[in-house]
Amino acid sequence: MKETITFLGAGSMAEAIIAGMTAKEIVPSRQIIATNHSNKDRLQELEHKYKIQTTQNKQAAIEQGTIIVLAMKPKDVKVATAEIREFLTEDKIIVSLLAGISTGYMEKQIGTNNPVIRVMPNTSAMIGQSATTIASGNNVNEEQIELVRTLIHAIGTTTVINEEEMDAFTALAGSGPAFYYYMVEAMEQFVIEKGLDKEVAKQLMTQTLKGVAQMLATSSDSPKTLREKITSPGGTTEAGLKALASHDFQKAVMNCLEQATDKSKELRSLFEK
Ligand SMILES: NC(=O)C1=CN([C@@H]2O[C@H](COP(=O)(O)OP(=O)(O)OC[C@H]3O[C@@H](n4cnc5c(N)ncnc54)[C@H](O)[C@@H]3O)[C@@H](O)[C@H]2O)C=CC1
Ligand SMILES: O=C(O)[C@@H]1CCC=N1
Repeated sequence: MKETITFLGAGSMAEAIIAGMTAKEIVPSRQIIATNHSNKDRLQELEHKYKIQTTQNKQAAIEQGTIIVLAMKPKDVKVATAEIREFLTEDKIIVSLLAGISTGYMEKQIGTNNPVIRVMPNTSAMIGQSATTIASGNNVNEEQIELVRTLIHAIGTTTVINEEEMDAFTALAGSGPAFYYYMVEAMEQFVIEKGLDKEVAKQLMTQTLKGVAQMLATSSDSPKTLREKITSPGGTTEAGLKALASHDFQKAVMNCLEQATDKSKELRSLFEK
């Protein structure tokens, strides 16, 4: 691919994508440029690790990029859009990773006709396993969305969605990994309490999760049926599930997703009145 990809922001998400893209060699690593707010050491770390280019000169980074990835926090969106505006030639595609912030707001802030595409990955991009959703703004044509899709495909699966669905999918898939990790953290507490071998337990928990993911992806059974097939009447699973139910586990999970979805909306409402 001939594109040059500029990352404005060099935090965890930018790194996860850079790691995935360089591993798949979707573009030569020298065609990836990263810059950030002010942390030079961080840029050097990424340059060293992934053999990409880094610079503290934002103008140069934007001018060289054909795809400009906004990878700063949503709270920095105003400053960031103001900074890039004057260096945007019409050939550049803007890709925004920012949770909550709409393409409409971006388009208005930037004030040009550049295509704006929202991309919501997750940190499993690092190993090419992100579940990424994509939604396009008003000035995007098929070719541009396909280009971004091809690029993002290097970090996992890509699904084009309507932008109205982005808040909920951000909760499910963008934040999603954190919710699974949180459950595993609780299991780790159990492992410590029981004095079990941590390495053995880690291998078992990881393989169990992998198996669950594969079953969900390939089985024609619903999650409920899959659960029921494990649950012998009067057995161990039933005892465990009863404990989860007594703590309103399903309600807690639904509330977790609801709160994450609402936060995505709230992040937007802070800027978009
Ligand atoms: N961490 C995650 O799992 C995911 C994050 N996102 C989105 O990705 C974005 C970045 O998140 P993280 O990487 O976690 O944040 P982070 O805090 O790790 O990194 C933010 C980066 O932006 C830089 N920055 C701030 N202002 C800037 C500016 N004006 N110009 C250039 N760089 C600037 C900072 O120096 C830092 O390198 C957020 O908008 C978040 O909503 C989306 C999906 C998943
Ligand atoms: O927590 C956040 O706001 C970002 C967006 C999705 C995952 N991390």
